[in-house]
Amino acid sequence: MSKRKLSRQQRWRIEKTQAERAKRARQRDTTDTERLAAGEYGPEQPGRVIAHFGRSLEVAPAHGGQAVRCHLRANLDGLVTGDHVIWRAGEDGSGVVVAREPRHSLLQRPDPRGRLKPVAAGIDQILIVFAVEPEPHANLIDRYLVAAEATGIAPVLVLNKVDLLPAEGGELRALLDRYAGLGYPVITTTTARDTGLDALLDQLHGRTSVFVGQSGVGKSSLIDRLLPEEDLRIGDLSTDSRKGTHTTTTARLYRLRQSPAADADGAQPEGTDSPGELIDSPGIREFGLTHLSADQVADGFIEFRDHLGHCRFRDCRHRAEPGCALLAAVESGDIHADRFASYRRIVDSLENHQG
Ligand SMILES: Nc1nc2c(ncn2[C@@H]2O[C@H](COP(=O)(O)OP(=O)(O)OP(=O)(O)O)[C@@H](O)[C@H]2O)c(=O)[nH]1
Ligand SMILES: [Zn+2]
Repeated sequence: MSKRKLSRQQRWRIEKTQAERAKRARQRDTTDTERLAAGEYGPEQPGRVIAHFGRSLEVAPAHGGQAVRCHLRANLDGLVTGDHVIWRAGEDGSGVVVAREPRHSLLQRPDPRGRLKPVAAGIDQILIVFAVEPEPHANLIDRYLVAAEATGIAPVLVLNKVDLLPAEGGELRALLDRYAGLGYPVITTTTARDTGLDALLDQLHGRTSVFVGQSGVGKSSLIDRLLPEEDLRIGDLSTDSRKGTHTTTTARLYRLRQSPAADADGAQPEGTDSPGELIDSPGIREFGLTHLSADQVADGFIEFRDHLGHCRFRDCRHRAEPGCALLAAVESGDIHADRFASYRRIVDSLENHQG
């Protein structure tokens, strides 16, 4: 058999598979349409994707109650955990998702080929966790901040293990003050004591959050404290996927436990005032270490923004050029020298990477 013939045969086989796949999708859509028309599904209602497995999703009804295993209409692709959707309940306890609401935020990561893939949606804030130990490097915090700024999702700094903070703790406190001075919320926590998570619960209240940060800073310990008892009791499956020992890397959405204040009378007011949600996966935890462009880096240092575009040369690289607005701002103290050094290091690491 000639090579050519073989490849034609292969092509034919591929086309045949594609045709069959399209036919199956059409059939699926037709049966959906028929079943929808026949009234086998209940009325449309809002919900949220809390996990996804291929073409099937777990959807939590917006008005509370058990999550429902749903399939998708064939014309709906690329839904991710955290998406707000419209769905209809079936008679057999499953459901169908019929539409996706517009996204206000999307977290993406490059796949092995470098193409950006959505990972999770509907996130309000990125909690960057660092700890007294392992000792935080300002440069690493800046990397996470820049990555967060590039998504447009608000970052929050969480310093964990404050039980290990020496009484003076001078340097670390100065570092925190600097970030607070830039306008970032800064929260200090410890999981070593029962009290002290209130500030964190307040920050999480009514929002959807993700936790990112270096290994060993205490993300799992914090998350375990934040989830309600019944989530912990799910046991192996959810604990495994939270800890990353599970092979699946898809994200999962968890409802947080109520803060003690809201818990006083046992009930949470209806609607927007939810205790908040958390989306977690091993891929999200490593989020800050993804690739960035040089422009994203400069723009991710929020105090640079007022100065960017004011350099004498349009293509200024902010190194030693005359009339550089950033260097002038460092000189005058508007930009902290450490932050500028951090910016340089991140840009240099990109250039070494590409060169
Ligand atoms: N002293 C102290 N230790 C803590 C605190 N929080 C967590 N730890 C400990 O720090 C270690 C790492 O905690 P983990 O929760 O596994 O850290 P992680 O960020 O989830 O790490 P990865 O799973 O590798 O991403 C564990 O031995 C925890 O017991 C804290 O507030 N104080
Ligand atoms: Zn410049």
